[in-house]
Amino acid sequence: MADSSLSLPPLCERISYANYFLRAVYLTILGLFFSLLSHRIRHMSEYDTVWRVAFFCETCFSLVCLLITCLKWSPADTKPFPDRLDERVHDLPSVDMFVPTADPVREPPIMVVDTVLSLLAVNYPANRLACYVSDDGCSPLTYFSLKEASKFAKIWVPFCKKYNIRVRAPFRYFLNPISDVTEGSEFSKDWETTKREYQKLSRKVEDATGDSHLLDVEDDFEAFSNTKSNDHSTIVKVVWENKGGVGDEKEVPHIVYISREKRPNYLHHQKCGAMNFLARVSGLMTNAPYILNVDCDMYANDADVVRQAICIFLEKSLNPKHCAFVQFLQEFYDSNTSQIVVLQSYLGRGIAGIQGPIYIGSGCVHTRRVMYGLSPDDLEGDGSLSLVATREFLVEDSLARRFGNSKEMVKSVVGAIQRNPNPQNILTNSIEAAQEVGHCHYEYQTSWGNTIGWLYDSVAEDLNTSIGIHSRGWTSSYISPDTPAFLGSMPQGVPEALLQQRRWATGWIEILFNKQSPLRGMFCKKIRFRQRLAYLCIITSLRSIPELIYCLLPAYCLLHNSALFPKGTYLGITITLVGMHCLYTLWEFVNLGYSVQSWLVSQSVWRIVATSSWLFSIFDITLKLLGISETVFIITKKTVPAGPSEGEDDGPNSDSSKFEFDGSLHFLPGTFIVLVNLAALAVFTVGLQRSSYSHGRGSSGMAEACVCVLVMMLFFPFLKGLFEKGKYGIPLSTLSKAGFLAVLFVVFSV
Ligand SMILES: O=c1ccn([C@@H]2O[C@H](COP(=O)(O)OP(=O)(O)O[C@H]3O[C@H](CO)[C@@H](O)[C@H](O)[C@H]3O)[C@@H](O)[C@H]2O)c(=O)[nH]1
Ligand SMILES: [Mn+2]
Repeated sequence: MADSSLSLPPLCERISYANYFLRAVYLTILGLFFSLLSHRIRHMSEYDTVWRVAFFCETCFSLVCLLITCLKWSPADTKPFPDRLDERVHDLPSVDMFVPTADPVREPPIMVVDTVLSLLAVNYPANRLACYVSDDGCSPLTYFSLKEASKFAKIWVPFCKKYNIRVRAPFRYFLNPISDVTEGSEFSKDWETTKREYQKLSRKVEDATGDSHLLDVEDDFEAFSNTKSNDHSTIVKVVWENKGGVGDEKEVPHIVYISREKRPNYLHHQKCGAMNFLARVSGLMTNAPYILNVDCDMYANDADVVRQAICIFLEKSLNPKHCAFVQFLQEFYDSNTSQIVVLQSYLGRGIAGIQGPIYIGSGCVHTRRVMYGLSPDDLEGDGSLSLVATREFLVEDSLARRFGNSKEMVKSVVGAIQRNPNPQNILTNSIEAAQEVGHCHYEYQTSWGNTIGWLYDSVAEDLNTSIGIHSRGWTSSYISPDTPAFLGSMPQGVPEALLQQRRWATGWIEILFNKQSPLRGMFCKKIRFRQRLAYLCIITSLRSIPELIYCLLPAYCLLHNSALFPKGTYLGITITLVGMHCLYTLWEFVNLGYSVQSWLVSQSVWRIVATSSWLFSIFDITLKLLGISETVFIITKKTVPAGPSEGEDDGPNSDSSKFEFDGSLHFLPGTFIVLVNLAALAVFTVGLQRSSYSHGRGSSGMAEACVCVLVMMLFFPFLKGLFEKGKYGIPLSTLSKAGFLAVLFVVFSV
């Protein structure tokens, strides 16, 4: 398939970002931590409990710092050269593209359609692509939208390819007017027509929303009658089949709509179950060796995404046998998520420099064979199956046991593992087999979700699956191009964002307790030591406890009149430590082109997330461990992006930057922290602290008061929320609960 001449320039290059100055900074920060902790130990007996509690918290922080330093030590990523692909490879491998969606209300179908259109239009031979949409909502509206989108695709895809359009998600592309184009030119006419057609599509989808007649109009919708999202049979519909054809028709890849069977009282494993069903149906139909997985709220922002990933898989000098998946950096188009991009850029690249990036659920190209459970040891140097593995893998009985009792499925697995995919000539021929593999009980007693496919037992199926792959000794590659490859949507509004963070953190801690746990089999699995640390990094969400304590300690010290910080040189060391940490994190932001303001906001965001979402995730896990409740995947609510008719507003809406509250418990810790610190500062200012304290060295002072002010600044949105009204103000119920707790705290402290 690939041209074997190694004299040609490589298809990709690994780039190392190791930096000695930064390493010196990390070591200095660690050194400062160490000296502060050793001072605390040496003087433990001279001070009261506060000193010990502070020591506990600072030990936790220094461990997190040590962990992160280990991970950031040797950052790297991979730069692909898609322009070189055509001269090196004459027959590009097929790629199946998966888009899961789950709820037509929380995930508006027009958003799903835009994601699908951006994928259909990527720069790749259309007969090598297939797009599969899994609908866990079993919604006729989603199916209808997809059918309409497939018609528009015949205009959109050729238009993008003809004019080499960069952004191929229509809602995004049509946000901006065309510039530098002569009126009446062919391009401007095509542009107008295409835009009009897209507007028509949006309107049709909008009009169909809530239209119950959809089901009566066409027989095609019969499968959706009398269904509920949690109670229905499997539905498999080939929306569009690329049969070669002529003209524009041959430019549009296959589009398949699927919705697995759901019954109440059956475990469906949320997104993870949907991904495994997608793997099976696509295996039966096109069986491509590579799988691109994109969430429905994310679109391909660069037409070359698939080619970029394929460059890495096909570069021989990189030992393709080892690259299990290629993960792209994720960015977001609708909210200020600089803190997440910064985290991925530094920590993500750091981990990429060890054994490879962690799979983060979207914007990732997987190898089908790896998803089917292969290990690097099962392969020869040229990627073919070793003799031992052939004997182990390709016995029909054992295949049926692991992959389920469908003969067609077993055949497709054999093909995929032997790199002989044998795709169906006519997709509709596989519909029956596809329905069979969608039954609720199909996975019963098989290895799906256990050692094969996307792995169950955590709402963070991405991380869980990723550990499974790296544990078998695979590496992965990270691409973080200058033009974002994928752009996604983040929940609008603070309550939704906190809920999402809580689900993530719950999923991460869940992993600690399942059989994939990075803690288990510390020395027997093939995962590298520092990669294991990378996965352990997920427990940093447990630092919510020391963070919460540390936000309250200075206030306690002011009220109780005891010292939190050492005096003299060691106070200097503490201030230098905080200062260096701030300067370093500020540099991270500025270096990526973000403002000082966004750095300030991020400091606040992380503290708020830690003391609410992460804290509550510990409750969720405790309840799960006690068998009281199960963790659930609450789908984040997505807002429809502004369409072309709604104006040219490019950025997030003006109010979205304002901090909103609702009545949920997520806002209780923040309100409590602010009230307690306010009370402590008030007591300190009027000099009402407890005065009978006997230790001469132990009284509080300006240092503790300054930290109280710092905490208030970090929780500034809550301080503001005390005085605001409506959704921007803290609800009375939260305020009264927090007030009650704050009074108890003050009484207990003085
Ligand atoms: O039962 C379900 C639930 C969700 N989804 C899909 O999963 C995707 C992610 O859901 P979303 O609500 O957008 O969650 P996010 O927090 O944005 O998702 C992040 O976090 C998840 C793990 O918690 C990962 O699976 C995602 O890939 C990652 O982008 C969406 O396409 C959903 O349609 C399903 O298909 N079935
Ligand atoms: Mn999402």
